[in-house]
Amino acid sequence: MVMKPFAQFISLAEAQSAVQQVLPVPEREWVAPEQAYGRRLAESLAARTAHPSATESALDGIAARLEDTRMASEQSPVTLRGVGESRAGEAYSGEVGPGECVRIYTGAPLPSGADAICPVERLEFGAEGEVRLLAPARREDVRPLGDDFVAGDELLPAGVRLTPARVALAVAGGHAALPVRRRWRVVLLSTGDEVRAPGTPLNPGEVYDSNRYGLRGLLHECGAEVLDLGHAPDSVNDLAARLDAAGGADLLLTSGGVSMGRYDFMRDLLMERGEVTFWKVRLKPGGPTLLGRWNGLSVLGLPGNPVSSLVVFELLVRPALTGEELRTVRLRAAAPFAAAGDKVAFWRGELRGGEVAPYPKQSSGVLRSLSDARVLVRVDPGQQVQAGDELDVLLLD
Ligand SMILES: Nc1nc2c(c(=O)[nH]1)N[C@H]1C(S)=C(S)[C@@H](COP(=O)(O)OP(=O)(O)OC[C@H]3O[C@@H](n4cnc5c(N)ncnc54)[C@H](O)[C@@H]3O)O[C@H]1N2
Ligand code: MOO
Repeated sequence: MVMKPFAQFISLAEAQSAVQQVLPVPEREWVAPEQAYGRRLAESLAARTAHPSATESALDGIAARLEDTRMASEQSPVTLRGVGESRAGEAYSGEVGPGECVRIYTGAPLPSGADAICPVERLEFGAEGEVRLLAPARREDVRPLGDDFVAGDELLPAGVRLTPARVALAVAGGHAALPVRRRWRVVLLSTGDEVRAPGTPLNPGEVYDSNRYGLRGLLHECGAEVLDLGHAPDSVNDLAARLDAAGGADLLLTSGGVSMGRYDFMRDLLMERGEVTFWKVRLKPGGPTLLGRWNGLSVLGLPGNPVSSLVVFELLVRPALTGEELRTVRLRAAAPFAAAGDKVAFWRGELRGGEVAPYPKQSSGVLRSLSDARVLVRVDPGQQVQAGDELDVLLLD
């Protein structure tokens, strides 16, 4: 049979852009604020109202005319006449005249005539509404109308992740429904005859399906809707049937069966009966990663090695799902890092007092070092990293 041509040994940037093209910006849907946590905003959000909605007091105390209170001190208090009260939700409707004051509470509208606040800790209340000020009132304790924002101000740009503070901001700005990007629907499938469900008896050579649980969690973190297709044995026909069942999803993520082995059936299936966009990336770990299509469904074949599958997710899938760049910082190396031939390497790193050192075991089968590592250290082909050199470091959490 004649195989269609596909890209091989591509760069990390090329692989990232190919995966990104599979997941363009999704449609918009509206959700209530309590459904919006962790979602991505589909369009920028403007305030519908001002916050605060009136000029108000920042403290519990009295509102007065600053002029009248300037000379107040503990030794020589200034006495004002209390003429009423302004509560949050129930403003004082009159005017505060010279020598007068109004009891006021945090968030209550400042009555007209008053321009400053004296807190209750600096007051003494006498008979018949007399109020003695032991310190001058302060303009700084007045919160001007719209101090936070006014109607029409942009509150949030399109694409941001809705943290609790951002949801609170949107509600403060008058929104009862938020436009968010539809969740990506991602189907997950592990492959391999040796792969077993958690907790079942294990024969030598068999392995628990840890990749599925790592990948599921990563998809969850990225806000994707996960459809778990379980586990497929090493059989092209079985795999084909499962891939058929994944129609309607935005992406199918598989683990295993993409390298050079005789039983690497994911690779065979897509090459012989589907389409391959690229196979093999100049990357370590994650070299054998494959992107293809099956009846219109995009399929990203992650390598089966436990570290490789999770690292490739971080590098290719997370940015495409979230629309965010990789989170990198510059750190100094505490020890030398090796390059990986013509591949760009992402080594698991250990933080040591603000510097980063390689974990001793970097094999793609050693999951413990990935579980410990909070960072991945990027080393480009030919880069000779010595202790003290600055490095690009990818943050994992
Ligand atoms: N001759 C060559 N052999 C290999 C090459 C190569 O270039 N030439 N590449 C190596 C690299 S790099 C990787 S990565 C692996 C990728 O292999 P596959 O994607 O084909 O994965 P499998 O062979 O199916 O499994 C590899 C390894 O991972 C374990 N595994 C598989 N699935 C799971 C799972 N769901 N949970 C946990 N562990 C899993 C599996 O038991 C194997 O130990 O190929 C190298 N070989
Ligand atoms: O690239 Mo493989 O992913 O090192 O083990």
